[in-house]
Formats: sequence, structure tokens, C-alpha cells
Amino acid sequence: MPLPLDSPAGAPPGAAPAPALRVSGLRKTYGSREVVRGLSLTAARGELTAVLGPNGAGKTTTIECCEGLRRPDGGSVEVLGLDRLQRSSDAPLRSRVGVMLQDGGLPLAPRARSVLAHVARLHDRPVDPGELLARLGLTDVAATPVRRLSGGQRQRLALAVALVGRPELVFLDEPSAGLDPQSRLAVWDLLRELRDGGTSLVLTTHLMSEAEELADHVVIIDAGRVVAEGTPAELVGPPELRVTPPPGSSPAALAGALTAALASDGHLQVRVAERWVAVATDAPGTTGSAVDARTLARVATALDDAGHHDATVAPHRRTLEDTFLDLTGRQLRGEEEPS
Ligand SMILES: Nc1ncnc2c1ncn2[C@@H]1O[C@H](COP(=O)(O)OP(=O)(O)OP(=O)(O)O)[C@@H](O)[C@H]1O
Repeated sequence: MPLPLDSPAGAPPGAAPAPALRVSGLRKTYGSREVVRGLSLTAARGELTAVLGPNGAGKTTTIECCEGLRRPDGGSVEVLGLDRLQRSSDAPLRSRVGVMLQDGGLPLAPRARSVLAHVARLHDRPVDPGELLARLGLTDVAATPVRRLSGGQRQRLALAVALVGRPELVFLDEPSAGLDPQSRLAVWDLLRELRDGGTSLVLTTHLMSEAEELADHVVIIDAGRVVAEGTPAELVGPPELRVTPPPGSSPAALAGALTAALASDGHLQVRVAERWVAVATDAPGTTGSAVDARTLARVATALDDAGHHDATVAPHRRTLEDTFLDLTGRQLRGEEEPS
């Protein structure tokens, strides 16, 4: 059932509005520990921006500074063109920005329907609460007190609360954490629909699949700093072949042979990893997720010519996980990926 979630309230007419969010040189210290260390990012209007990073990277702290819930120790935060650090911005932003907190932040005693209806009444042009509950699969528990809802149901109610005022910009902190795969896909569909209707969304996640599936722009953070940003395709890079030497042989010798044999092709890059050699191609037209047949044939011939008949060659579709590993030497994931 499509919901009239598009055309956010109060979107300014005319050209070139300020970005949805602009963070510059953000710093936040807890005690003597600086957990956000000069972080800068921009989220464009009408796009879904994902702030991706491992547990403890500083995602929640950053987003809470953007929501006005935490005061940074340094830097600036501009939300929909307004200085978020000025108290005078609180009132104008309240109706234009939706916030979904990581722990839900919901009152526990009232029924789910009453919570949403109450928030709807605070807005000029709310989405119909009943439709929103239905869309998020909460109709059956509409009369249930919040304290009796499951974790996933509370999570979806918190999302409904963030969306009911038809905000121009929505901040979502780990929106699909704790959801079963079916609910997660329903939430993803809703977020895509909002984005397609012109709403700006900024979400934090440590699920690389969530960032890859949903985001127009991904900002990867680690230890309080931005380590890379771009579209998922830019960050993931071209597809590659993984050439693995037989057990006991080092990939370095294989990489040397492949580098020499493929040097004449400026589109092929050879990179040695711990257990394999990666060959990537950025030849024009390589936009798919698989290495083309010509590159595969070139690599096979190069291996034969160099006498490495026992190496195995397999295509590898890179993910943001690979990018994070390349950048930091560590794994990104800490939670199960959706099936
Ligand atoms: N109120 C606080 N007081 C002290 N330390 C804090 C506080 N809030 C967060 N931290 C610490 O700051 C660091 C960054 O936390 P933050 O919650 O911002 O990271 P995160 O990337 O959102 O992690 P997660 O994915 O686990 O939520 C962590 O080491 C955390 O323990």
C-alpha cells in the first residue's frame, strides 16, 4: 500500500538549497577520550546518506550532535541550512526533522497507537497514523502498551514516530538493528520510498549490506574519523579476480609474475593480499559486478606463460567489507547480515 509520504512539509521552493546536513571538524570527548576526532561530512538533499562504521566508531555520538541531543566540543553542524548549535534553531527544526533514536526513546505505558497519534497532533500535516502503523506491520499491536512490544516492534514504532510529521530530513540511528529479515526489508522499502519522494535521510549502520543496498552516498568512519566516502560503487571499486597460489607458495611471487605479464594493459591493476593476488580492471564498460571474459582470458594466459599452472582463479564481487578491510586492516562487521 503506497503511503502519501512524499512531498515533505515545508520544503523550500527555488534553487540550490543548503545541503540537508553539513558537519565540519566535529569533535566530541567523553572524559579524557576523544571519540569524534575532526569529522566532516555532507549529506545532500533528497539523498540517503549512510554513515557506516564498526561498533564504537562514533556514529551515534556524531548523529546525536546533528540531532541537537549532544553538544560537540568543537566543529560546526548545519542542518537544513540552520546552525544546529544555536538554541534558536531548535524550534524551526523541530517540525522539519524526524529523529529515530537507537534505543527508541519511547514512553512505555501508553499504547502504540496513542504514542503515534500524540506525535501526529504536534505536526501540521501528519501522515495518517493508522496507515503508518499498517505499513510498518504494527496494526495488530496498535492497542498494545509499548512496554509489551517486542524489540523489533518498538523499533518500527520509533521509525513511525520519526516519520509521522512528514519531515524534510530524517536521522535514523541503526534503523534495522534487531529486526528480523522480513521487517528489515519492509523498513528498507519504506526508506527508499521516502527518498524517492524527496525526503533526505541520514542513517547510521554497521551493516555494510544496508549501506550498499540503500545509500546514495556512504561515509565510512573509523575511530571518530572519516576514512572514505563516495557512492557504494565508487567505494567498492571494480570487480576483481582472485588468484590464489597453491598451499605453501607465497602470493608475492605470483603477483610479481602477473604484474610483469600484464604491465602492457594499463587497465589492469595487480594487488597482493595476504593469501591471494587481486587483479582488478577499470576498463571502460566494466560496470557490472563480474570481471569480463577478456580479462579472465588474459590472466589465464599470463599464468600459463609464467608457469603458474597450479594457481586457482576465481571472480570476486567486492563489497564495502573489502573496502573497510583495505583501509583499516580490520573487519567491519559485528552483527549478523540479513539473509
Ligand atoms: N555517554 C558516554 N560516555 C562515555 N563514553 C561514551 C558515551 N557514549 C559513547 N561512549 C563511547 O564513545 C565511543 C563511541 O560511541 P558511539 O556510540 O558514538 O559509537 P557507535 O559507532 O555508534 O557504536 P555502536 O555501533 O556500538 O552504537 C565508544 O567507545 C563508546 O563506548
